[in-house]
Amino acid sequence: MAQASGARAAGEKKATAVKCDNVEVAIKRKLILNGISFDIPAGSLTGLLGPNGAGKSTLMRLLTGLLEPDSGRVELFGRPAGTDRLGELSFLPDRGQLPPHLTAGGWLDLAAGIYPDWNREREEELARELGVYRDKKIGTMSRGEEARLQLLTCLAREAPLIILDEPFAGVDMISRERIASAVVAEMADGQRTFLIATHDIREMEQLFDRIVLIGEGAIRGVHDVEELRLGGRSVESCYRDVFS
Ligand SMILES: Nc1ncnc2c1ncn2[C@@H]1O[C@H](COP(=O)(O)OP(=O)(O)OP(=O)(O)O)[C@@H](O)[C@H]1O
Repeated sequence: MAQASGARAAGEKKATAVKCDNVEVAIKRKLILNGISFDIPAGSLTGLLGPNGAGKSTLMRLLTGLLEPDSGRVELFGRPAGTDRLGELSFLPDRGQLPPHLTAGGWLDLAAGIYPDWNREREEELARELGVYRDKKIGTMSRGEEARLQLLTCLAREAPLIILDEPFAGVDMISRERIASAVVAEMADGQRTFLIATHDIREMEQLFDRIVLIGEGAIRGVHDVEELRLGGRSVESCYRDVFS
């Protein structure tokens, strides 16, 4: 699996990309997120890890502004999150579906028209890297093929914040490696911030430089991965210590 490199590895950390301060969310009177506080530095790649139902997708929707907190503050790059900030982030939802009647190329052309920050050159590079074929109809794609097209749609934009909810669900091992390599390539200039929710901890842990652990709607730990390694721990062992 590819490893993080470039400016990020040089340790130049800049502004704060995401800040949650004592955030609470209740859905249908059930407290889903409880006292959530954490920061994500700009230019970092953070893994959002936790068991099923922990609140990862809810937290991600909160960052996009598609869901509002009942209390607390959510900030992106120092200003309040909200639907008016959608142009600054590229979001891969966990249950997204693309229009089945379009070909991959038709969809990408549509997306290029919708997003002002679309980068055609990057689209073409990513299509080669991820093995996305423009003439294939979306309705005939396997789950993994559609997942790769969805990821391409996220990464072809130049948004400074990329939020990916389970980008590897239903994706085979080689495709996961391709996706991870594409993410690492995007990170190389240190300009973009990634937050990735995944259950594929063992495969992804080389990529993360920070992890946020969430369980039962509460933060259970925020760790710098390099510090964990220096202490002789892996992301996986840290996860097991907290959740098993
Ligand atoms: N619209 C909703 N109505 C009722 N409960 C909800 C709703 N959305 C989320 N929840 C509940 O909130 C909790 C957190 O859900 P969420 O999808 O954020 O978890 P997750 O960590 O992303 O889980 P997974 O790893 O299984 O995707 C769950 O108990 C879920 O049932």
